[in-house]
Order: sequence, then C-alpha cells, then structure tokens
Amino acid sequence: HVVVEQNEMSPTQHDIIRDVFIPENQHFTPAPKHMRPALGRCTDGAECVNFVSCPAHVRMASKQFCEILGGSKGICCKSGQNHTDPSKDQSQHPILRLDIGALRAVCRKVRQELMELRSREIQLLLSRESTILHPGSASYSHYRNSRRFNTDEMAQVSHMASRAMEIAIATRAFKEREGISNTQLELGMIDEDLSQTPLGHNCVQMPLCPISAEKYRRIDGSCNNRLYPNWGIALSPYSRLLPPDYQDGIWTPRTSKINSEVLPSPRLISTTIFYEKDVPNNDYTLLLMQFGQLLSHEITQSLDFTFDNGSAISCCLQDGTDALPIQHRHYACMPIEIPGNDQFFGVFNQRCMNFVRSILSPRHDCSFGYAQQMNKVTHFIDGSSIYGSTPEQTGELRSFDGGRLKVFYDFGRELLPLTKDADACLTMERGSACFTSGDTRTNQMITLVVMHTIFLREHNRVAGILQHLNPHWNDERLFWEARQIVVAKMQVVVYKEFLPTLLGDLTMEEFDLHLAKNYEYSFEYDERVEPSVINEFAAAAYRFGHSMVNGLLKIYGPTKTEEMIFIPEIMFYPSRMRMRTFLDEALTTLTTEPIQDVDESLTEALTNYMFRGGNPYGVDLAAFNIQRGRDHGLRAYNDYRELVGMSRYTSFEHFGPNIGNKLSSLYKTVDDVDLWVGGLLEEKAAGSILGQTFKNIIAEQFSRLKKGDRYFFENAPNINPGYFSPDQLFELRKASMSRLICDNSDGILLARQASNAFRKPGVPG
Ligand code: HEM
Repeated sequence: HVVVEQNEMSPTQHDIIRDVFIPENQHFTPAPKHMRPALGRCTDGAECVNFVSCPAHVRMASKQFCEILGGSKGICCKSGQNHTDPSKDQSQHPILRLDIGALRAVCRKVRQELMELRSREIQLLLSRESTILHPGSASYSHYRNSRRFNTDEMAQVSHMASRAMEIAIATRAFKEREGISNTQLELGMIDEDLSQTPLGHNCVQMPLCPISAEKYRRIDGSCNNRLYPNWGIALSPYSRLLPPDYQDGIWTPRTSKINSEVLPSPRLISTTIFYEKDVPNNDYTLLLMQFGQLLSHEITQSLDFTFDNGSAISCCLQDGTDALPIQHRHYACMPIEIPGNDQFFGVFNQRCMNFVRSILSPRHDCSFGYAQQMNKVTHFIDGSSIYGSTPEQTGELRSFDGGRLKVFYDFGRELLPLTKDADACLTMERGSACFTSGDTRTNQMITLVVMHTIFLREHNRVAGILQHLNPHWNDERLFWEARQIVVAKMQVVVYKEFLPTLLGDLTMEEFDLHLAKNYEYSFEYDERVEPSVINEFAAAAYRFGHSMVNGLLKIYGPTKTEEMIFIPEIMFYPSRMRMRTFLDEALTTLTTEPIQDVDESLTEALTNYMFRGGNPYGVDLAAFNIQRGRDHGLRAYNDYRELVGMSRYTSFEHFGPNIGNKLSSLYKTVDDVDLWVGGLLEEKAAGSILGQTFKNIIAEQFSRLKKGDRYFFENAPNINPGYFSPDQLFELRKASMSRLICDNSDGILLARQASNAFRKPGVPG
C-alpha cells in the first residue's frame, strides 16, 4: 500500500528526510495535453467545447457549431472554458454607472430599509405568533441541515449574509431609481466597484496570499488560484451557468411566463409527478448513493436564513394549518402550500410546509447585481467534509498527537468523536450517540455517518504509517501530509470510480475527466477556469441523487436479512453505530444492495416521512428541491435543455403522453417546468444513469473542479506546490473505495469486496 513522502520541503526538512525518500527511479512521463479535435472547424481561434462549458456571455454571441470527440455536437467558443473572459454584449446593453447623487440617494434608502428590517425582526421575535421554530418537529430537523458549526461561525456567516443583503437592497433601490431592466441585471451590466463608496464596508477583503506558494492547500480554500485567490473559498457565492430568473431581476422568485401568475405548489408537483415504487437498478450498489451524498456535502452547503440571534425561522402557524399571515412572516419565508386534498398531509390537517430561503453571499466583484447564494463549505474536493472548512473547525477536530484526528473509542473501535451540540441530533439521551466531523450534516443519515467514519479512520491509518516511517516528523507535519494523501485518494475515487459509473465513458472523454495514467503528471490546470460550485448543480442537477435513495435499509446478519430499517428512523439518530457489528453490516448493505433507478419514483421516506422523528409525518424533499430551485433563481428546465445543446420542448407532450398530461395539469406552459423536475424526467443518456441535461451540468462541474484546482493531486510540479512524485502518483492511482472499506471496516463481518464497490458484484466495469 502507498506510503508516500513529499519531495518539496524547506531546506532543513529536506536534509532530514533525504535518507527516507530518494526519488531515484523517476518515471517522469508528462501526459500530453488533451487536444480536442475540432471536427466542425472553428474559426477565429475559437475552441470546440461542450455547449455547457462555454461561459454564458460568450456562448450567447456564438452561433458556430462543431463536433467534439465521440461525435457529440459542440460549440465554437471564443474563450474555451475560460471564465475570466470579460466580453459582454455591450452594444445592446450599455454599461451603467452610478453618479454621486444617485449613490447618496441609494445609501439613504438602504439605511432606512435596513432599520425597518431590523425593527421588524425584533417585533417578530417578541410577537406571540409562532415565528420561531422549536425542536421536535420534522421542520426543525430540516433546519438542522443548515446548522452552523459553533457560535463563532454563526456570527461570521450572519455578518457576511447581512452584507450581501445590504447590496441586494441597494441594487433594488438603484434599479428603481434608474429604471434598469431585468435583462440588464441578468447580464451584469451595472459595472460599479462599490469598494470605494459608502457601501464599500460590504465588500469582502481579498485573502492575503504569500508570494511563494504554500505547499498544502488551505483549509478554507483560499489562495488556490493566484489571480483570483477567493475562488472556491468557503462562504463565497455559487457560480452560474445561466443568469438567474428572478421576477424583479434581483431576488423575488420567478413566476409563470404566462401573465406572471404564481407557479404551482411544489408539494402539488411532488404528489402529481413523483410516486413511491421499488425500481431497483441492479447494476449499481447503494454505495453510489451514499458516496454521492458524502461528495455533495464535500463541496456544497447552502444555509437557511435565521433570526439574528440564531433562532430558526417559522413561516407556518404552529399547528401547520396555514402559513403565517404576511405581517408575521420573516422576509426570508417562502412557505410551501399543501393542497387541501393532499392524501397524506391532509389526514393531519397540514396545509403549510416550512421553507426558509438560503442566505446570500457578497459578490466577488463587490458590485450591484442580482442576489447570489452562499456556499458555506469550500467548493473544492479537498476533504472539507473530513477536516472542516475553517482553521478553527480543523483545530477542534485534530487530536494534536501523531497527526491524528480525534476519535471516540467505543469498546476498542474508533468512531467519530461525539458532539456536545444538543442540536445536532434528535436526542442526546444516555446511551445514544451523536457525532461530529468536518460537516454539520453528518448525522442526517446513519449510512452517511458510516462514510465519514471510513474517511476518519483512513486519515488516522495513514498518519500512523507515516509516523512509523518518519519517526522524526512532528504532529503538524504528520497531519498535513496525511490530509494531502487522503484528499488525493478521495479525488481518485471520484474521478476513477464514481464519475465513470455515473456519467459513462464517453462523457468522461468529452469532458476530459479521466485521470492521467501510471506515472504521468497532469498539465490540465487552467487558472482561468472558475472552480466554484455551480448553482444549477447544487440546487437541482446533483440532487438527482435523491431518486437513488432506498427507503428501506436491509441489514443482513451472517446468513439472512436481520432487520429492515425504514430510513426516517435513522435520520439524525445514529446511535446504532455503537452496536459492535453495525458498521460492517451497513457496509455490506451499501456494497451489495442496489440503488433505486434515477427516475420519477421517489421513496416516501423522503417525500412524506423525512425527518419525522417521533412524529406521524415528516417533510417532503421533492417539494424542497423544487422550492429551492426557485429560491436560488434557477431558470426553467427548457433553458437548460437549450444550454446543453438540445432543442427546447414546445409542448408538454414531448415529455411523453402520461407525464405530459400530468405536467400540463400543473404548469401553465412548458416553459415553466422546474429544472429538477424536467431533468429527472428525461430519458437516460447513452452509458449514463442520468438524462442529458443533468449529465452535462454534473460533468461540467467536475471538469471545473479538476481543471480549476491548482492543488489537484496529479498536477505537475510547476503547477501544484504540493505535488507528488511520479512514484507516489502511481501508488495513489491504485486507491479505490473497496480498498478504503477493506482497510477501515471492523473486519467482523466483511471479508470480501468486489473490486469496484459502486458496481453490483458480477457486473462488469
Ligand atoms: C437519505 C439520503 C438523503 C437525504 C435524507 C437528503 C436530504 C437532503 C436535504 C434535507 C437537503 C436540503 C434540502 C433543501 O432544503 O434545499 C438536501 C440537499 C442536497 N442533497 Fe440530499 N439527501 C440525501 C441524499 C442525497 C444524495 C444521494 C445526493 C447526491 C448524490 C444528494 C445531493 C444533495 C445536494 C446537492 C443538495 C444541496 C446541498 C446544498 O447545496 O445545500 N442528497 N438533501
């Protein structure tokens, strides 16, 4: 197994370890830079790229098509995948600037509105209406997903979110004053750096990066890109494939294209389109789902607004029979209406599902513009789910002994450390367990806890081996080296096993997602590629995973099924982890049971019972996904079909007669269909378990996360300050999910593993 050393160190360190690591036999074979054959012949120096890869403002100006590798249609893109290309369609929409008079008026308006918002918040907190959500309900567990790590983090996040809110309010005031159109806002035509204005206190300071590169990637993701050191940093905005669709161009959710009517209730869409049905896909194991969720938490987390004092916001009457009257609602409320005839919630007289909008993030360029949602975690695949996204978080997770992370020893087994945060699980009673890790959603599903445990143990295992080989290394050195190796292994699993399984080989080729081979370095890094998580990915496409979830977790004993666990029973209640055999049992289930197929069947464990705890009913994840898409200003599905190079649907029938009928009973026009809904209903693309639209958005995201990450493990020495040696790369590329499981399970029940843990045993690939 790989035991590796780094070969770029300070002179003293180098002296000490020279005898330990001698890169004698360096098989240095640089991988050739991938050149796309542009069969359609792009002119003017344009590059032939996948439609989705060409930045929106550049793509809009190009009408020349080409053929990319594998025969798919691409677009001749002037900037390639370069997100720094400044060109905007200035001819049609002149750049707007702010004069000093307008600025003063805007600032006055902002001050006044902020004061009003604050006093209203105080009134709401003091009011006797049920404006605060209390523990015990399913809605409160939903809120648990956006828990802050501690009070310091809460303060920092709130501070950033209020700055962003201030800019959104200022944008609205400016828009109203100057008569700016939504299109101008969408296209980012207000070219005003606010940093030198009275609104400048809302701008976020650029991180200070040392001139000579740091060997280890930073915990908060800063200073990865030398030109844009805040790209990919924690607490920064999502990027976008297309400009948002907000009714006011700024933050008000979109309405129907027909007469601006309200869009159908997300719960009604959920019950009309999605249904409970067992449709296993026997090619893939449930681990695809569970690793998929871990990976989503690794790169994205949006947070709900809270009251200034951290209390969770309630948008419904306490008994759920209606939404709170508008005068008692927080401005971030966007409650989901439950139709009166809802077959499930109707029984409990529920007419309102709590939904609070995502907090906003200051814009990178500190300008006026539409609202941007905040990603709380680092955007990179950098182990933030294991180590946290702030140095303080990492400090709390480290044991500061032998480079290891803290563990909870439970009868000789290493589990994640227990948390003291009473809000992290349903219960903290004696005998139960509630864990902490780099991510605050860890306890949401017990099988997610299992994944976190595997990676925690892997870190400590690697640290232990490094210590054995390098007894002169101190805790600090051991920690950072082990982290670098674990992150590299995670990247190998993602690009060597997970993505090919999800996307298929052709798409891996089209998007240059394959890892380099053997001893090769990669030279694919492009500092003009913006790695940040794409809003359409986080709020819709990557949520395809909810369709893979099986509502029942079958637990096998040594010979037969021992228990069927209905998953709402193990959400935010991971105490079973303390049973000696559970980890191995859960791993057996994950690596042998099938996923549910990605389609319109969705377990009612997620649509009716999610987070129910001890209650008879829970909340609806499908409805949340739809509402979240609207909250984040995602455009309708049709726009994204076009984006990935397909023709728009002009009639509901294009979805097929049955679904088409259902959709037409809900939406006023086919141009209103939500992205998450349309994407899931698409036919599967060849070689993938996803339809074309989701497949392209997801492939583009992982292309950016590879090409836009200077510290990507296989990047060459002139790119990656923490580069590995060719021999080390050769060893690291052997990493696999199966190996991670074998090395870190309890070895009580698990004896054998298929080589690809994401494929059902016996299925080739
Ligand atoms: C039992 C399993 C799962 C449960 C209970 C669950 C639950 C949730 C919940 C409650 C949210 C927040 C919804 C909102 O308020 O907008 C969410 C978000 C999300 N989920 Fe899942 N999920 C599961 C599995 C998965 C899987 C398998 C994937 C992908 C393969 C996935 C991808 C995502 C993504 C990308 C988000 C958005 C994260 C963010 O940006 O905040 N989830 N999920």
